[in-house]
Amino acid sequence: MKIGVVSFPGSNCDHDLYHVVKHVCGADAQYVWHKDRLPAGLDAVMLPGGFSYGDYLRCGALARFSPVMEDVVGYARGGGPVVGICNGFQILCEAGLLPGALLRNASLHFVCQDVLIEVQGAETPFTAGLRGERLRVPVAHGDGNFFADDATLDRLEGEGQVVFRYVGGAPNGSARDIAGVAAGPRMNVVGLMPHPERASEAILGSADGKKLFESLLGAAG
Ligand SMILES: NC(=O)CC[C@H](N)C(=O)O
Repeated sequence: MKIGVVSFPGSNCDHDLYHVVKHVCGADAQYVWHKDRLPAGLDAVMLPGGFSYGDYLRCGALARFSPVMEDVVGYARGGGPVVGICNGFQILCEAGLLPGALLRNASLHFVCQDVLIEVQGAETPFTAGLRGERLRVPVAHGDGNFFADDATLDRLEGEGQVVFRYVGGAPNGSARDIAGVAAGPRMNVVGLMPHPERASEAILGSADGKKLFESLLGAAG
């Protein structure tokens, strides 16, 4: 199994993701620089968290034009598993691979805390067999307030595209407490604001996030 972890200028969770995929889960991880093409034969692509391009203009709005994104869009449209975490989620929304947008947090403050999320919606490569599971994972963002108009939200719920919801209220004002969504021909594109890669080892306080990577690696393998 070969997992590509894309690094943009300003990514700061690419090493954490690489570590979890390679050293915690034992899969083959490789970095992909945002100016390069996606290597052939990847089983999944991950866009990490961080502050790509310093969050200038809007989070993810510039990274979406990075050269590698042309390949990421093609890979996703072809059914390849793509996961975006936090800034990666923002980039996937900006690229049009996921619906909705991430607005400034309702509090106008950066939030950094553990949250509980529940896996819902359709099965995705990242959540196979996990529906109903509650996971304790941290959030750390300034722009995680998921927004879409009511008709779109109804459609997302109806199609099973809401795959993660905050339990006990969203820390950022997200519509309908949505923490993550999926899209694509096989629900193969998944984005979420919380950071499962920061909660994949017991020494970090929670290993719940590892379940998502294990799901992905099982599906990818
Ligand atoms: N941890 C992250 O990826 C942060 C994403 C983005 N820079 C924000 O503050 O919303």
